[in-house]
Amino acid sequence: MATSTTPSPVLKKPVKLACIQLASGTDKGANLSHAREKVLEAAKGGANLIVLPECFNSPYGCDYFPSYAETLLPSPPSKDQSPSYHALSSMAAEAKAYLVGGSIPEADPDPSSKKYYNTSLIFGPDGALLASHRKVHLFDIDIPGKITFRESDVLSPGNKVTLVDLPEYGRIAVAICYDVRFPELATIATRRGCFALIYPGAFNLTTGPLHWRLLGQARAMDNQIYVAMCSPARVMDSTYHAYGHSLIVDPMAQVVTEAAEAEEIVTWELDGARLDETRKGIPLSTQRRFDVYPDIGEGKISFEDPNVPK
Ligand SMILES: O=C(O)CCC(=O)C(=O)O
Repeated sequence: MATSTTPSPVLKKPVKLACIQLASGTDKGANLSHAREKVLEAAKGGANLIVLPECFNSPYGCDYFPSYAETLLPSPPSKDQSPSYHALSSMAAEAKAYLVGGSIPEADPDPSSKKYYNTSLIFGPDGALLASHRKVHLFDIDIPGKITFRESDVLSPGNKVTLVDLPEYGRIAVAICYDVRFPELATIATRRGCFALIYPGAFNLTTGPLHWRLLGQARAMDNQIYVAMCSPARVMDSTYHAYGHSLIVDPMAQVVTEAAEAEEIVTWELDGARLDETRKGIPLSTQRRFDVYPDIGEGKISFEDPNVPK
């Protein structure tokens, strides 16, 4: 792999990324302690940017969202309102690493609204909250005989593109699972200077084998960017069987590391030189024809959601 000699315009220095394919159960406290062990293990292995999976502190499913939900607003919430917020903040500080805290079910601060969100919290190496992302595209699909899922029966969507600045490295984008199917988010994030798109996700045994890897590679290829997709481990005695296969894709759209189904940490060093050489070799950014089609990276794009913590 190429190593940076001069700083890349989008990634100032190499960053070691780790996706933790975590096995979670029904005990939230146990899930949080287990996540902490694994985050510290990843940091001990040199990771500076660590990612947990979607719904890592609970089982995944519409029946579980309300009972596991925590209130994150006003931010910072108290420990009673959100033990997960505080656990994630401490993990990031202990690990001295950036932490994309997978996602957790979030309860709207107004209990009478009965609104819930699927929310990712992103912390810096000092434990401070940097950003949060509420899943924008809810997972509503119906493939007869295979899988029917309607997150929108219980969840409300977020309303923004989430970009996070990591001062020593550069900018990343965070979105959740089904969000990866929408290339617009990825393209907008790339045009705003991100070096990586990070997706905590929990695909299933129908769409996982069909689309998981392909989507990671597609988003990387279209945008000439690093992509990380972090799944829960597959736990067969749970009600939702996650696909697993957490992976990291490089800007040339090669899958550089991929887990199997069991619990595992996959890591890769992201390097600015790889981004730059890909973009120099296939110079898409200077070859676009906005005289033929519109630029979706411009125009009315929402980067702030007034209802979101931070
Ligand atoms: O898009 C898919 O096939 C799966 C998405 C999903 O599992 C999710 O959004 O949680």
